[in-house]
Amino acid sequence: MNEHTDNRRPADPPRGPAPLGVIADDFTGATDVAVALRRAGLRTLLFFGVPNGPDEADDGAHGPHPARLPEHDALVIALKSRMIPAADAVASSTGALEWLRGQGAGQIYFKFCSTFDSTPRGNIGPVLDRLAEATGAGTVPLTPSSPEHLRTQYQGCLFVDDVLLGESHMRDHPVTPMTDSYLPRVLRAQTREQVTLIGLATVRQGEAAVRAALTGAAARGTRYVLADGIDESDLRTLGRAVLDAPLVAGAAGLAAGLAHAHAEQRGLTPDTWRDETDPARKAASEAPGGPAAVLSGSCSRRTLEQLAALADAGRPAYRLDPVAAPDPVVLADAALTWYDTLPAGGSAPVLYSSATPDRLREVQRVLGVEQSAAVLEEATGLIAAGLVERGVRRLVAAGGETSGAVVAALGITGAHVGAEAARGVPWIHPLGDRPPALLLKSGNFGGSHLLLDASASPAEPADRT
Ligand SMILES: Nc1ncnc2c1ncn2[C@@H]1O[C@H](COP(=O)(O)OP(=O)(O)O)[C@@H](O)[C@H]1O
Ligand SMILES: O=C(O)[C@@H](O)C(=O)COP(=O)(O)O
Repeated sequence: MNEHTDNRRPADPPRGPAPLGVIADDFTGATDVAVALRRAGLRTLLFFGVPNGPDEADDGAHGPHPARLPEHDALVIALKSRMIPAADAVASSTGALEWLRGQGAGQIYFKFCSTFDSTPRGNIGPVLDRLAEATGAGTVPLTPSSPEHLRTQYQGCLFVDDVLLGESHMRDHPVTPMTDSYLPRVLRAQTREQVTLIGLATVRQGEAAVRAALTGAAARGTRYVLADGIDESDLRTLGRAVLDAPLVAGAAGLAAGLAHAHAEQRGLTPDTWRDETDPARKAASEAPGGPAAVLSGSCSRRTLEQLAALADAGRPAYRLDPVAAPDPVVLADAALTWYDTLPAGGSAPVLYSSATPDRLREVQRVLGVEQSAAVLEEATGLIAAGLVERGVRRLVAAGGETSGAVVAALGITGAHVGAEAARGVPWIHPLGDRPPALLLKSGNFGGSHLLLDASASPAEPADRT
């Protein structure tokens, strides 16, 4: 049974408006979108993986019963579907959709990365095709624009900070290198459906103009409409315009715009849901403590800067080398043996496989892209479990796939969304018997001292982000 369950079953359960159901294609993305929804005032429940069976939140005897979950306005399911074969991503997304519908979800939001991480084989296109068919969505509005993370879309081109996607560090991503910045072309390579744009000029004309553009696209049989957006007000306009769409997709930016529209409609503000007895409120306000460790498999430029800050601070560091030992168990055993040599009560160590583009290419040349990622992710999961057995209470994981491996290895199925260590990077308080607090850090997020500060002991200076 999932512990988001509220066993105090009311005789005549009150039912609010249908909750928003979110399917996120990776775990860091799920925490990013969950905290964006909560910031807008939606009571948000987060699940890792599709809860078991038709309704894991039930006692199994009475069939699915939405009233068994604590009151909520949004349900987020984190999948690890970004980099797996497209058919598997479609299957797991379909499972998530079915579960969300079983919980009464109305609108569905598919959360993908703000850097549109995908390959010509998918997985954004194939997953959207399936979700559109299953939800009966004629036209699907979408955008990766997420101005709070400095991702903007203009004339269909995606910018990361101040450069085009294809010229950003995303060119060197280990599994989903992004070399084309023009998103209609990127998406067209992944679907047979028609793709069109809503330009910034239309968005700036307001909600009615966006609705008219969507209606026009539907009349022409165009399935996907990529919307430009370069600041929060564009995303708010888009959010209001797509409030009634069965299926919407994008990063945390459009999710936040949509969440504000839902909150307005429901009369919610960020404070209305917070009552003293709500465990989510407690989680949202408390920074976790206890022995910490950092696990990093992200090779993103920002993560490499954050690791350099740990090195500069003299943190103990252990590098996982999959070429020297391409066996996850051997790699994990050696790492844990190293950990056991550290002085008790010392500063938090970092165990990492993160590598510069040159080093990464060398590993991938020897082991292959998929094999190297699989070995490292399994090893990282084993290390996470070993660290928790050794008393680690705060685990900071850098990288979306890496975070997925850590959460899966710890058997975590759901969590309260806690305080944000950086924008879009909340602490996660898993459900269960004394689990560690987790910070699942997206490769590209946070200031250069985020890993250092999040894993600092109370005696160490913090707040340098
Ligand atoms: N040294 C390495 N060689 C090959 N692959 C690596 C190496 N280090 C990490 N990886 C893999 O690269 C991928 C990084 O993805 P992820 O964890 O999602 O980070 P990000 O959030 O930066 O995209 C993971 O699959 C990870 O296992
Ligand atoms: O939208 C985003 O950028 C993030 O929410 C996200 O999905 C991050 O993925 P990783 O960079 O793979 O951690």
